[in-house]
Amino acid sequence: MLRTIGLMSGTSLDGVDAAVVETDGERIGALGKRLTLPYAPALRRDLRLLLDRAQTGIEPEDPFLRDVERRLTERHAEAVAALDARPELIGFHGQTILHRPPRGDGPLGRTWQIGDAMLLSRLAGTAVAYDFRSQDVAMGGQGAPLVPIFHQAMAAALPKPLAVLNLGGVGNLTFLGRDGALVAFDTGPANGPLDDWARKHTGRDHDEGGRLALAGRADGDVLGRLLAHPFLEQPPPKSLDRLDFDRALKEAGAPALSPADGAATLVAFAAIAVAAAGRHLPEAPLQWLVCGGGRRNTALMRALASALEAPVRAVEIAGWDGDALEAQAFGLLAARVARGLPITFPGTTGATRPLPGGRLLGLA
Ligand SMILES: Nc1ncnc2c1ncn2[C@@H]1O[C@H](COP(=O)(O)OP(=O)(O)OP(=O)(O)O)[C@@H](O)[C@H]1O
Ligand SMILES: CC(=O)N[C@H]1[C@@H]2OC[C@@H](O2)[C@@H](O)[C@@H]1O[C@H](C)C(=O)O
Repeated sequence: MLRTIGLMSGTSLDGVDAAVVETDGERIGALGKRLTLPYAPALRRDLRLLLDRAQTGIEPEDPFLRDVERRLTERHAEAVAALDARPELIGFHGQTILHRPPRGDGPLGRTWQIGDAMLLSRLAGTAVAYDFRSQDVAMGGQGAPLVPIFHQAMAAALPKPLAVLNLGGVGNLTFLGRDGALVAFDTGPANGPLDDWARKHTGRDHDEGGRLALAGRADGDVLGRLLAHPFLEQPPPKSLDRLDFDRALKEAGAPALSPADGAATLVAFAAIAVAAAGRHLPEAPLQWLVCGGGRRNTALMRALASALEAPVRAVEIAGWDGDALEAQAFGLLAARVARGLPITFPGTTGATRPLPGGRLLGLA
C-alpha cells in the first residue's frame, strides 16, 4: 500500500480539498486526515475570471494564467503541509478551467486543468501524479467523471444497485449494479449556477442551507424551457463544463426572476436533471447516497427526495465523509497511475477500453 494524499479543487472554486489515503489503487487500506483550505477571495475571483477567459481562448503562457496557477499550486502545497502526513505520492487534480469533451462525430475534445506539478513536487518533496483527464479525451473519451472507480471501492460491502450522487458545481452520478456494472456521467448543473445567483443577489458565495430557494417557488415556464435542454435526454457517456448551462439559463429567462424564485427554479432544475439521469440507468437504484457540498442545501435535498423514487440520503449514513470523497478519490487514482492501472472505463467516460492515464513526476 502507498501512503497518498489526494488533492481536488472542484468546479465551485471554493478551495482545495485534501485527504490522506492508504491504498494500492484497488483497495482502500485506511482513510486518514482530511481538510479543506478555502481560497482567498482574490484567488477565487481570479479563477472565475480565468474560467470566463478560457471560454473564448487563452494561451497556456499567458502571464495572468501562470500567476493564478502558481498561487493555486502554492495553496495546494499548504494543504499538503497542513496534513503533516509524510505521503509517498500526491494525486494532484488541479483546477479545471475548460472542459470540452468530444461530441458525437465532432472534433476532438479538450480538457484543461491548471496546476504546476513540478512546483508542487518541489514544495512538498513528494512524487506527484497529475493530468488525469487529457489522455482519455485524446482517445475520444469524456475525460470525466473519474471518481466512480473510488466509489466502487468504497461501496464494496453496500447493497446494490446503488447510486452515488456528487453535488458539486456540476452534478455527477455513479451507478453500481448488482452484477458489478459501473455506469457514471454528469447529471447537469448542481451548485454552480446557484452560487452565481446567490453571489449576484445576496453577495454571499452560496445560498446557505438553501434558505433563499426555500423562500421561493420554481417558475414553471422557465423550468419548462430548461427541461427541454438536449443534455438531459442525451444518453451517457456525457460530461459538462462548469459554464455549459449559462447560456441556456439566460435564454430560458432565469435572470428576470426574483432572487428567491430564481434560486428555487435552479434547485428544481438541478433535481429534475438528476431524475432524468436516473432514467439512463440500467436498473433503479435501491437508494441514492449524496456527497458534495450540495447535500447541505436543504432545498436541493428536498427537491431530490420528491423527484426520485428511492430514498435519498447523505453519504454519512454509510460512514463516508461527504466532503472528502473527491480528494480521497485522487489519492486512489494516483496509486493507479503509479501502477499503470486503468483510470477510465467504457461505462464512465466512454473510453473504448479500460484506459490507464495520468502522468507521474518523481521527486523534482
Ligand atoms: N452550508 C451549505 N449550504 C448550501 N450550500 C452549500 C453549503 N456548503 C456547501 N454548499 C454548496 O456546495 C458547493 C461546494 O461543493 P463541493 O465542494 O462539493 O464542490 P466542488 O468539489 O468544488 O465541485 P465539483 O464536485 O463540481 O468539482 C458550494 O459552492 C455551495 O454551493
Ligand atoms: C472536467 C471536470 O473537472 N469535471 C468535474 C466536474 O465536477 C463534478 C463533475 O464535473 C465531474 O465530472 C468532475 O469531477 C469529478 C471529481 C470526477 O471527475 O469524478
